[in-house]
Amino acid sequence: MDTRIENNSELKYEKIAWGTSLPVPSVQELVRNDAKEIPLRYIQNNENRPLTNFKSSPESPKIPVINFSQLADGDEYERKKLHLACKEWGFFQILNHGITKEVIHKVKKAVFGFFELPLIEKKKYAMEQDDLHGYGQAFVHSEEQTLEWSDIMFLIIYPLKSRKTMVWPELPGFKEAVEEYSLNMERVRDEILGNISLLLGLKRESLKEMHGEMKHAVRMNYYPPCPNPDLVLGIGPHSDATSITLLLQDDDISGLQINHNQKWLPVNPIPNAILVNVGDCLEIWSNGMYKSIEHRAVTNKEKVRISIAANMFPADMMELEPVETMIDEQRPNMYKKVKFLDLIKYGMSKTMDGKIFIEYAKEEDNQGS
Ligand SMILES: O=C(O)CCC(=O)C(=O)O
Ligand SMILES: [Fe+2]
Repeated sequence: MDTRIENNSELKYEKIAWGTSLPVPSVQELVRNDAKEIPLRYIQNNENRPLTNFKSSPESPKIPVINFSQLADGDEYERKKLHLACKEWGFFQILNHGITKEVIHKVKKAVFGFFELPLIEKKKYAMEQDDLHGYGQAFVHSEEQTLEWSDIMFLIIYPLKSRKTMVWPELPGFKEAVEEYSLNMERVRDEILGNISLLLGLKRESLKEMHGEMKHAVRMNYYPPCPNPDLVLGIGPHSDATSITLLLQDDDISGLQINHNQKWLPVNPIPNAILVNVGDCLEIWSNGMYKSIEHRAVTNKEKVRISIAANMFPADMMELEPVETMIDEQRPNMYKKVKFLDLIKYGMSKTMDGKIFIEYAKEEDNQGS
């Protein structure tokens, strides 16, 4: 008997009304079938091709590291570091976050376990064309578009009513591992949002409240090895349409690059650190003091890389605009008031490229939409 049909409450979920994405082949499957040639659809234009032989040197600037436990203890110096990290980098790593190695290990194992399934099994959890929950790829709108060298699994974790349980893999321990990890992410998120609220001259709870009923989604990225990593991108340049994103990456395989001072800078992983980045919503709320920074992921010839991004979004109907404490004569309001749903729909209808979501909040004539 199919319990999902028996139990009606399990079938209830909210479709993600953000947009659609065309189904594409699994890149992992291409590699499994030993593709020696990269299909044309994945080959980037010359100007977008990564320089994968670029190695950071000891002199390369390093993204800031925040000591989470000190921040949580109210340490003013650490909060100031957080301010500088958000302002000058849009990215920072956090250590001493209190998430155990076991929790991190379990969630990585669960994600690997899912992607290692045979394709036919994974397809049970495939994204439907008009809905973004599940296994597939996002932002694909045409047959001509250059595709990314990755497969993804996108799940809404909270609120529970937005969960589409039918696309949650029925693998032993998967749900428990993802939930346990996600609860930890919420604790870390709340502390960071609380501190950023204070930095913006607001009450500790303000930013959280400005999300309305916050959505917490997880995007699991799987980047198979690529026979010619110089020609493809695992994920193209983009900023996240989130308030903040908390990213867990492989301990010893780098791939993420951020656009720092107009240069692509690799982010070398620190084992068990959580990487946090400012998303477009926080850029708007802070009136551009904190900017969402473009980033991308490159691939390599030898190893699979995974990353797990906890994406925090405001509720669809929330109106976003800079907070009053961030507007004055020196810093006039730089963004239009936009409904989150309109901003994300606009971005999702485009090919993911650069800061498409923010474009919408800066456009002159978006008010009527
Ligand atoms: O894999 C990575 O390091 C980056 C992933 C990412 O940018 C995303 O999921 O938005
Ligand atoms: Fe991202």
